[in-house]
Amino acid sequence: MSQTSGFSAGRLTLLGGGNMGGAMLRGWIAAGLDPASVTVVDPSPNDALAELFEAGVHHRTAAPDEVQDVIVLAVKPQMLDEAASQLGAAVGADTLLISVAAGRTVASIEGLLGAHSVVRAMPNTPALIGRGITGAFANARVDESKRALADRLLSASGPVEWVPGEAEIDMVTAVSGSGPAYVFLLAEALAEAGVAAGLEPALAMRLARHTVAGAGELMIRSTDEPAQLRRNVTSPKGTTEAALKVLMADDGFGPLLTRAVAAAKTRAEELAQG
Ligand SMILES: NC(=O)C1=CN([C@@H]2O[C@H](COP(=O)(O)OP(=O)(O)OC[C@H]3O[C@@H](n4cnc5c(N)ncnc54)[C@H](O)[C@@H]3O)[C@@H](O)[C@H]2O)C=CC1
Ligand SMILES: O=C(O)[C@@H]1CCC=N1
Repeated sequence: MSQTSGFSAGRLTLLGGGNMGGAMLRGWIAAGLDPASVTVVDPSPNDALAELFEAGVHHRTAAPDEVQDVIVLAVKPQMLDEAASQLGAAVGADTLLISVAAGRTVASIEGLLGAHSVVRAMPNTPALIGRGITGAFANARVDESKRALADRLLSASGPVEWVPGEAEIDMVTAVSGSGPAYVFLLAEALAEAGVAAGLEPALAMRLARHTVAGAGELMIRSTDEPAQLRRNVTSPKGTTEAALKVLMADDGFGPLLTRAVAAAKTRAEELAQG
């Protein structure tokens, strides 16, 4: 794991070392956070974290008794009440709480742990390779230095977009939090379509994976908008134009994705109700 110039977050506890918590932790260590300053509290952490525990990250099945400078809440939204109930002694007046739990509001976190500095963040799993993007909202108690620390931690996995209103976090969740799943489904569907067209399955999957990954990389590196990159593929009266007529029909990809994102946003809002 490559180390860049280090940074400190004081004593940091990660509550929930699963897919998302583990991906963020990997990003922090790669960005130079001292492994010995981090404690993962999880009765059953992701197997992939074994390597980080060997590198010095602490693992506990119950919360530490000492006050922590930062606590990152990365358990399932439905588990948060129970998991946070053990944090009492670890939360001090100056502790920064960062929650990534979908739908869980700042008010509900304050209800669980008291009036503290709370950042509600929504990362995504490409954080695992430092290619995530995170939306973040800070409550009024988060001062400049805490915001800078939260930004440092979150930006270890990719760019951070601070949003002015908490409601936007549910929208971020529906677009980029859940978004990687939509892209993986696109790759799966493209491979299946290739098989239906007559390709051998393993070859179809290789073509689909590289197409999605290559198009994504081109989109990030290019200064052109996605629409222009799409036009660059589309020869007049060619094959892409024929496919896009299907995908861009009135009931095509755009409206389907709009409905999917709306469903995810609604679910995030439901999770806020408990
Ligand atoms: N997976 C994703 O793509 C994203 C997930 N999130 C949020 O991250 C949070 C975690 O999601 P995942 O990592 O996907 O779930 P996960 O199931 O992979 O990880 C949750 C972890 O919490 C642990 N856990 C359960 N009860 C606990 C307790 N009482 N104390 C400590 N740890 C406990 C589990 O053992 C597990 O390792 C959720 O709130 C989710 O909304 C946010 C953005 C993206
Ligand atoms: O599916 C979920 O609820 C979480 C939040 C965003 C991605 N995974």
